[in-house]
Amino acid sequence: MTAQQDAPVKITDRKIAQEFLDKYDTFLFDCDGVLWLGSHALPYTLEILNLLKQLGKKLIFVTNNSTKSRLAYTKKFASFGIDVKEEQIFTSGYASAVYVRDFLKLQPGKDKVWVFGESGIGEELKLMGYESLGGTDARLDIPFNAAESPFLVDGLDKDVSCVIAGLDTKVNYHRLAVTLQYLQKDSVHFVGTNVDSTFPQKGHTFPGAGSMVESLAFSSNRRPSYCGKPNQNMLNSIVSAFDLDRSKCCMVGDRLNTDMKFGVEGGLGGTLLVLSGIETEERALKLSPDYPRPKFYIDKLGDIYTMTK
Ligand SMILES: O=C(O)COP(=O)(O)O
Ligand SMILES: [Mg+2]
Repeated sequence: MTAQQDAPVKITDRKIAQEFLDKYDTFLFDCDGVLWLGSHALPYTLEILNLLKQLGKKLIFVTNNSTKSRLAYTKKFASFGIDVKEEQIFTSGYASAVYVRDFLKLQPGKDKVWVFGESGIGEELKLMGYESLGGTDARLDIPFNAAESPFLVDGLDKDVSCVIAGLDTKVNYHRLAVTLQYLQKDSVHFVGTNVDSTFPQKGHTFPGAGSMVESLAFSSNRRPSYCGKPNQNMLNSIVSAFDLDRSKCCMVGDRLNTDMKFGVEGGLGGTLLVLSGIETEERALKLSPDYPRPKFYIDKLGDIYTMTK
């Protein structure tokens, strides 16, 4: 039986919270559902991050949210009063761009990428020298008409050799229809940023990237290569970038099949599930073939701050 098959420990008091903090020197934080819900920071997010910094812990942020680039995330952190450097942030949009560069080995200046998603994907591609099409192009906001869509009447771009699909809050038939045209070409690679079926916001759970990527997978009858958590390529690049000792790292997240799986499959020393986003206590405790159980769980991250104060 692995450690994660043991019953998860709920952090309920100062003593357990202190023991938890002492075990790890690096914390990998998921963002949506852990630090904030949309533009609302969860209680004591700033305080707990500052406390960890004071304790000399290394903080790394690993989000499956591809809507913003790493640079844009530094601004979001700053808006909450949190100073985070671009190097500390990993997004599924960035992981997808790394996959295009290092695994698919697409050539900047020659190969182009069709994006179904928001600005966080195209901006990361641009930094690596790739031209992207689609994405936030305002012409995709126009209701679809096959006879008038410039993306169809001008013909598909022959240099597009990859589709990257992620969360798009402007999802519409025009975007789905044109993306499918590219996916119908066997020579075009199909990359999905992340598999998350849902997306936690304040007071609501909305459709996540996976719901959109799987719609494209269904219509094209193809499977995407998903690059975000729990894909271990993302963790491997983080571990080597910071030269981390996995046994001293703890993954903190709000979803079992992405965040907890990422940490457990990556052999990290610990996993902490917070119940402020997607999951419930009942699911955290249940044994399932689909996802591992966390080592620790807590109602919300900020409780560690209030318990140890
Ligand atoms: O955008 C998502 O689907 C989830 O993002 P997260 O990994 O920060 O929770
Ligand atoms: Mg999350």
